[in-house]
Amino acid sequence: MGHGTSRLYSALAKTLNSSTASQHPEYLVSPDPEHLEPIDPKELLEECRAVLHTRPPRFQRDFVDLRTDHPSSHPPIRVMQWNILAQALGEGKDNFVQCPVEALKWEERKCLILEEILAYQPDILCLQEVDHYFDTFQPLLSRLGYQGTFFPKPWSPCLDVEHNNGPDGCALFFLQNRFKLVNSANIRLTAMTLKTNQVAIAQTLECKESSRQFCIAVTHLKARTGWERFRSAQGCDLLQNLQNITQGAKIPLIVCGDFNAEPTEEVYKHFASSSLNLNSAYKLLSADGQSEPPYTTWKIRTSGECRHTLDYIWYSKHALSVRSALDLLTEEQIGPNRLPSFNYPSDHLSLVCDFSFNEEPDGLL
Ligand SMILES: NC(=O)C1=CN([C@@H]2O[C@H](COP(=O)(O)OP(=O)(O)OC[C@H]3O[C@@H](n4cnc5c(N)ncnc54)[C@H](OP(=O)(O)O)[C@@H]3O)[C@@H](O)[C@H]2O)C=CC1
Ligand SMILES: [Mg+2]
Repeated sequence: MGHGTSRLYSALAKTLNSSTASQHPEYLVSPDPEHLEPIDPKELLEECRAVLHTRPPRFQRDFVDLRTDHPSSHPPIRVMQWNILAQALGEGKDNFVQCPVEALKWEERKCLILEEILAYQPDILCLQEVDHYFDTFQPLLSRLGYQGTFFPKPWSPCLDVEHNNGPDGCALFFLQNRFKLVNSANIRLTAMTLKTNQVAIAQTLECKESSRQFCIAVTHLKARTGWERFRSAQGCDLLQNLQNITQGAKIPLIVCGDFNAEPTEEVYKHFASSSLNLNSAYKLLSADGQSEPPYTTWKIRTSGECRHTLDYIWYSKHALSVRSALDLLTEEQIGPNRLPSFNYPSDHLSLVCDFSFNEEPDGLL
């Protein structure tokens, strides 16, 4: 083991230990300056693979080329949307009855999550159900060159779970060598003027290569059946906030989220018909470009099998093009016990797209 790898191992081991540590609210503790030393992504990946050596290999997923007529002289912007499954919810509340408890062990599941991020190396990472921000993702991802923001839910259900690691929330990371932060807003969503337990982060970034600005937002809407109108109201509030932040759709926009809503729901229709002129990127994987994938989450609870399309990457369809999108796992890869599993760390699949600015915006955004 080389010098670099030993240093890395100790960095990873530190985050492993911190999660198992003590009564202290570790999630409130800022990382020490040692964590700021850069990490080579390849070396961290090797460390993760060493921790995961008894697990089955990662599933192969390919990028589907969606190249349009729009030429681009700048490197694409790779965006990852992922509900990573809060550790406290996975172990304490979600009731994944077919998932062995050993598959949920944080020390290993953390490495599966990192492996997925390192495999695709997104420029921007939009996460939900993050309950290990301060002790894991912020220190490690900052050393990989990301700048992170975390906005916890005001009353996270994680806090009801014994030995929790703090509240879960949304997190947004971007690569500092590619973007400059222009503006950042933490939004507590309202529904019918009432404050709710759901949040969003919206940031305006400027691309260092092209000097073009765009807005990136991440959210996680209220879960469960019976809450469709509530989700719809939260979606309207988010759209209103994004109207303001994008100066009335002048700034191109990407919105990532676990909307907890199928495409048939009202909140989906609000986003699809908004004056922000948004399209859902993963529709482009379908033959006609009009259909969402058959699932983005697939699990078995005590109530039975839950296979749904709930996660989306919306984008300004006139200002941006989707150059490629990562295909989903097949039913065969997911396997009979569904997700999460020894192979895959969350009940939601990651969505990854490469975007480019259209060279000649037609003024409609
Ligand atoms: N202490 C207090 O005063 C308060 C406490 N709370 C706590 O928060 C909880 C509700 O918070 P809220 O933000 O509205 O949560 P949500 O209803 O939005 O769901 C919370 C999480 O539960 C997961 N989930 C969805 N469906 C199920 C299911 N059938 N079984 C198990 N888990 C599921 C969701 O995951 P996914 O998105 O992946 O589907 C989500 O991450 C309350 O039950 C309470 O525990 C809330 C308010 C006040
Ligand atoms: Mg969940």
